Amino acid sequence: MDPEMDSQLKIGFIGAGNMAFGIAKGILSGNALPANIKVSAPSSRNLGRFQELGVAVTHSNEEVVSGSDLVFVAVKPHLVAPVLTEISEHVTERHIIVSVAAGVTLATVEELLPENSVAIRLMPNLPCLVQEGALLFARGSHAKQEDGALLRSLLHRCGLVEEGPEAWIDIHTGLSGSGVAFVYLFAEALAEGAVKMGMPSALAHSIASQTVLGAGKLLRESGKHPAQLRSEVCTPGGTTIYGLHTLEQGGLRAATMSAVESATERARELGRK
Ligand SMILES: NC(=O)C1=CN([C@@H]2O[C@H](COP(=O)(O)OP(=O)(O)OC[C@H]3O[C@@H](n4cnc5c(N)ncnc54)[C@H](OP(=O)(O)O)[C@@H]3O)[C@@H](O)[C@H]2O)C=CC1
Ligand SMILES: O=C(O)[C@@H]1CCC=N1
Repeated sequence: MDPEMDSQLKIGFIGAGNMAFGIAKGILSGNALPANIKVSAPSSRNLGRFQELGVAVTHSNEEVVSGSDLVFVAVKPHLVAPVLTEISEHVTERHIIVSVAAGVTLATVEELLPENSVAIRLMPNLPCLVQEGALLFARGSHAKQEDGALLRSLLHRCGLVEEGPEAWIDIHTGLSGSGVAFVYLFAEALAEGAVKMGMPSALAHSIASQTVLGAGKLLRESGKHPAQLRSEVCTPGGTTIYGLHTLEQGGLRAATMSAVESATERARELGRK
């Protein structure tokens, strides 16, 4: 989509929580204008930060739908059905409805909207806030390639945006939607290890976050397999291989694989409700 269109598109958010805010911030770092965005939530507690971005806010979901071309549904998964039921009569063929709710399937979304509605399922993650998100979307049965292209263009400043089959969305939820929290746990544990060895906490946390950032950036920019980079850090008989041995004994690799598996299974379970 050309930048001109990008800046004219009317964008709505139903739900003003952490993920809506992350996507809105990412979008606003591109061509979208705050004046073209409207957000709704039942209470005012999360609306102030949107207002600070210059975004219009309301308590009416209907108002968001009526004034938008593309609407992100960013409420908790169990609220998607009541919210879609509420807005359904205001959804027309001009709308693209993008659900970001974990687990909720395109079949469920399409069932709750008027026939032939354009629906897209998107799984973002919180680093959209700093334009380093990892986002995967799947198009519904009436969403055309150009609808996907429009969404991709809108989100391009949020981070990596990929399209795939719907079956991958739950996996991406475990890998990346939830995966960021797994990385935070690791970062916290790194810092706590340093505190245990006598480093002041603030310095340990600052170095742990820079370590995670640097490792991630090098991994992405080098294009190397993580095992290759890991071997480049390991001096034979040196410190790293001793630490890695301890992590393997503690089952970090298996625990991490199981964490992605459990989160994926949970997303699938949410989708069955
Ligand atoms: N957080 C994350 O990292 C990720 C979340 N997601 C998905 O995003 C969705 C939102 O999650 P998250 O942002 O964390 O949740 P939050 O709890 O932070 O936000 C939920 C928002 O929904 C609003 N809300 C509640 N009921 C309604 C309603 N009837 N109509 C309109 N808005 C309503 C809440 O209003 P109020 O402000 O009044 O409380 C709140 O603003 C979930 O489905 C989750 O699966 C996906 C990927 C990552
Ligand atoms: O925990 C959750 O259910 C949501 C989806 C992925 C990240 N947060």
